Amino acid sequence: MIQPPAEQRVIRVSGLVKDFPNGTRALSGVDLDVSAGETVVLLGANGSGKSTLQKCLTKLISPTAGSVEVLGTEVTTAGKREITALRRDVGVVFQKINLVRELSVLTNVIHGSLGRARSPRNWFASTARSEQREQAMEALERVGLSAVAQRRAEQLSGGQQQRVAIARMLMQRPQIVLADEPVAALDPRAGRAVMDLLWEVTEEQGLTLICTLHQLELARAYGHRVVALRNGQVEMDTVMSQVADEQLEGLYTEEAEHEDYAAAH
Ligand SMILES: Nc1ncnc2c1ncn2[C@@H]1O[C@H](COP(=O)(O)OP(=O)(O)OP(=O)(O)O)[C@@H](O)[C@H]1O
Repeated sequence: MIQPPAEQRVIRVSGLVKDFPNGTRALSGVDLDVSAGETVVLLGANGSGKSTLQKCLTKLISPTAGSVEVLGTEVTTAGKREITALRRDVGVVFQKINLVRELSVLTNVIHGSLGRARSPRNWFASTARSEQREQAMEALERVGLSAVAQRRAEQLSGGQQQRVAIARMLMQRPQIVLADEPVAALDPRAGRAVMDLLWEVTEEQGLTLICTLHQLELARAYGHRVVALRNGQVEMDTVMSQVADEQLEGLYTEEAEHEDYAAAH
């Protein structure tokens, strides 16, 4: 397990357990420390607990046991206000691209800064509006889409929409980015373009990235560190350069096959 020095740590997960009401144990004692600026690729078969782990980081899901500390906030015990403040610092990019389809690309990006506005209700009338517009245009330029700023979001391709979602996330000025299968719905070329962008912007801005991926070649290309889950437990936590292809593929074998594989290696 990789353990970054305490002063650089932005995420500390210890002994995390999540039991859903139907009896499913999704996480079974997960420990994970992540330091500022790290790029972590989260791997594991369907149902291994990746989404549940990501959701516990901002209390979208409350764990059953264990502790989660993110950017100095003790998430498990934090109240509503602290969690709202924390969520401003944590940007999210999902597989399902959730732009407001009938609004312009620019307005969608501007929405990214709403969480930072002093009074979101009066936000559209505020003088900050032109400044936000300028920042949103800069974010759109950064993702290569300033030319389509006035188009309705629904007129863009899936890959372009995901790039708009990244621009919107940047408007939030997060410190940590959680991406849950951000390219699962895209063709290989668009998927690579989106990953290139996500990788570049997080690196440029020194953000911490935790990204769930199912495509192993992308995981190799973009992950510095690989954390793999199996049945709600951490099975691998190491630097990507030290992992052989067979080890990555082994993460997706069935349990019985896995035991044979582990015994042979
Ligand atoms: N709300 C829920 N209620 C009951 N069980 C759930 C719930 N959400 C997830 N689970 C179960 O918890 C386990 C972990 O699910 P999770 O979505 O975290 O896995 P995952 O690794 O992200 O999978 P995938 O790669 O398919 O997205 C699975 O067995 C799943 O069926």
